[in-house]
Amino acid sequence: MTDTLTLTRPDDWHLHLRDEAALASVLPYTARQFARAIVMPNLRPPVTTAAQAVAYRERILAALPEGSDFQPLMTMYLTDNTPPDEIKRAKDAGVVALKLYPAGATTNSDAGVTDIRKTYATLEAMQREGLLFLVHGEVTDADIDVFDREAVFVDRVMTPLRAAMPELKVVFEHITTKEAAQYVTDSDRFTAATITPQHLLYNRNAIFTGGLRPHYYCLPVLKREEHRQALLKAAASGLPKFFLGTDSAPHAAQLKENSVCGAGCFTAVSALELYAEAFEAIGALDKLDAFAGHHGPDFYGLPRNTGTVTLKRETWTLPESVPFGEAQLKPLRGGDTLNWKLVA
Ligand SMILES: NC(=O)N[C@@H](CC(=O)O)C(=O)O
Ligand SMILES: [Zn+2]
Ligand SMILES: [Zn+2]
Repeated sequence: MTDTLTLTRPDDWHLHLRDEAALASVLPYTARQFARAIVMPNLRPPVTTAAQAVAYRERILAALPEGSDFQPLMTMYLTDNTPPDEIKRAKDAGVVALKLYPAGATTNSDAGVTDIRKTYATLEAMQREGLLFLVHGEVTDADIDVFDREAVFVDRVMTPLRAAMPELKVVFEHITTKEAAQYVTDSDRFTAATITPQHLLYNRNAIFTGGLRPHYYCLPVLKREEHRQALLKAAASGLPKFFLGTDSAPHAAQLKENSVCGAGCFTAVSALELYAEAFEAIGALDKLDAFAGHHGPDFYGLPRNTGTVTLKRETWTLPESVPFGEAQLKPLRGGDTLNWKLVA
């Protein structure tokens, strides 16, 4: 049995850092675990211009703990009206990707895209400039069952999008279904996907075990066991198309434990530990290094990190809650014992 796990210093390819006091509260957890992270733009108001992305990057850098070399990789929020000429400015500003939030699909998506065809001129500019397109892959039609929204998105949006924009690099974010895993597996080298720890560790029963458990509620929502199995298989396949993206999405505990619970699981405190648990459960610890440290930078066309991090087999208790500005934040699995611990 392996007791020490040495990994290439990893990156988080899908992360929510929020802003202001919340940002200052959560950023140190990610900066300790990861060298870089793709920072999601769904602030209020959203980060829709290159200038806003640059300003947000400055706020993140200013909030970093002393001595941290963590590097935020910035994204912009695509709207129906993002002008194609904003893409050149984005590229010059170091923005690496734009994010698709179908209007109404998830947290802070009201300004999102109402019909993807409205954005095709801008997507063409991204294809030309080499910016990536990150996709929250769920349709929002009221007549589509919540559990089917991702599978329907594959047919209605992904397939036509790929045909229209074949050389745009697309990341199907936080995939949750066997349909999405299959779609990405079968696609060419321009399509990849991130997978969260919660979708590898839990099926939808976790939301209902002994009562309604808001901290297990995120979007896309946890699915049936057969889908979790398909995601595990994809993550451990060794295919370069699948890589780590926590989707750590902090919401104040009082807003999770509320009559209307915001969608998002906060996993930044123990992200690598949770992934290690998931990979170990299927005997695939040897596949974690490439999933966490190689496939992401390779797809983004960025250098892999030098240096390593070490996880040790050691039981420890995840804090039940941590400060979040003036509020409290409850990590997924808070109060539980974990068997891996990031030590350096
Ligand atoms: N995943 C979530 O459930 N929530 C995310 C938004 C998102 O990534 O869809 C958030 O910003 O809270
Ligand atoms: Zn999302
Ligand atoms: Zn997200």
